[in-house]
Amino acid sequence: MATNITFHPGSVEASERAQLLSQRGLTLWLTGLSGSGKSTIACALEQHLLHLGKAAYRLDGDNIRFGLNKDLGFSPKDREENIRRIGEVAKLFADACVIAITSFISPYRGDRDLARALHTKGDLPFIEVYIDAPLEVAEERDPKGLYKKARKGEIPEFTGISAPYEEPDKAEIHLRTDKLSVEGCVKEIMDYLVAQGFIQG
Ligand SMILES: Nc1ncnc2c1ncn2[C@@H]1O[C@H](COP(=O)(O)OS(=O)(=O)O)[C@@H](OP(=O)(O)O)[C@H]1O
Ligand SMILES: Nc1ncnc2c1ncn2[C@@H]1O[C@H](COP(=O)(O)OP(=O)(O)O)[C@@H](O)[C@H]1O
Repeated sequence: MATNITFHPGSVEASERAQLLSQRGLTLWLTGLSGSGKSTIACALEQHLLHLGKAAYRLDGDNIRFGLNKDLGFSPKDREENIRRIGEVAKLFADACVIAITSFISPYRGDRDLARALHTKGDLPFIEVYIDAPLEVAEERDPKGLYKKARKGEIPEFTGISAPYEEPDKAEIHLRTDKLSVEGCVKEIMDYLVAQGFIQG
C-alpha cells in the first residue's frame, strides 16, 4: 500500500479539455459470454468511430491478458482484479476524451457496478452494453474452439459451462447478436450515442 501520496490536479479542467479536443470521452462497456460477439462488435465500432474522426480505442480481454494483466487467471478473485484494473484504465481513456470500448466477459455484476461507480464518481459516462447470445448460439459458434475444450474438462472455470455469468440488470444497450447483424449492432450503439448527445448525428 502506498502512503504519503497526494493527488496533483492538472491545469486544464475536464470541460476545457473536451472543448479543446472537440470530443467528450466515455466508456462503452461490452459484456457477454465468450463467443457472444464482443470483440467483433468492438472492432467494427472502433473502425466506424475512427472513420468519423473520433478518437476511439479498444481494450480487449484476450489482448490485455498478454500484457497488463498477464499475471491473472480466471478464478473469481483474478477476474475481479482484471475488471478492477480495466475499469481504472478505461476511466483514464475516457478522462483523456477518448471513446474507450472494453470487451471483457466481466461475468460478475458487482465488478461491472464498481467499474461504473468509478466512472460516475469522476463524472464520466459509462454505458453498459449487453452483448447477448444464448449459450447454445455462442457454443455453436465457438470461434476459438474453447467450448469444445471446456466440455471435455480441459478448461476449468469456463464461463457459461463451469463458471457463472451474471446477466446485466441495468445495461443501457441490449443487443441480441443471434438476431441482429454486426452492422445492425454498431448502428444501435451509434444511434444511442447520438440520441444521448455524446456525438453529433
Ligand atoms: N476459463 C475461461 N473462461 C472464460 N474465458 C476464457 C477462459 N480461459 C480462457 N479464456 C479466454 O479469455 C477470454 C476472456 O477474458 P476476459 O478478460 O474477458 O475474462 S473476464 O472478464 O475476466 O471473465 C475469452 O475471450 P472471449 O472469447 O473473447 O470472451 C477466452 O478467449
Ligand atoms: N451480430 C453479431 N455480432 C457479433 N458477432 C457475430 C454476430 N453474428 C455472428 N457473429 C459471429 O460470432 C462470433 C463472435 O466471436 P467474438 O467476436 O470473438 O466473440 P467474443 O469476443 O464475445 O468472444 C464471430 O465469429 C462473429 O463473426
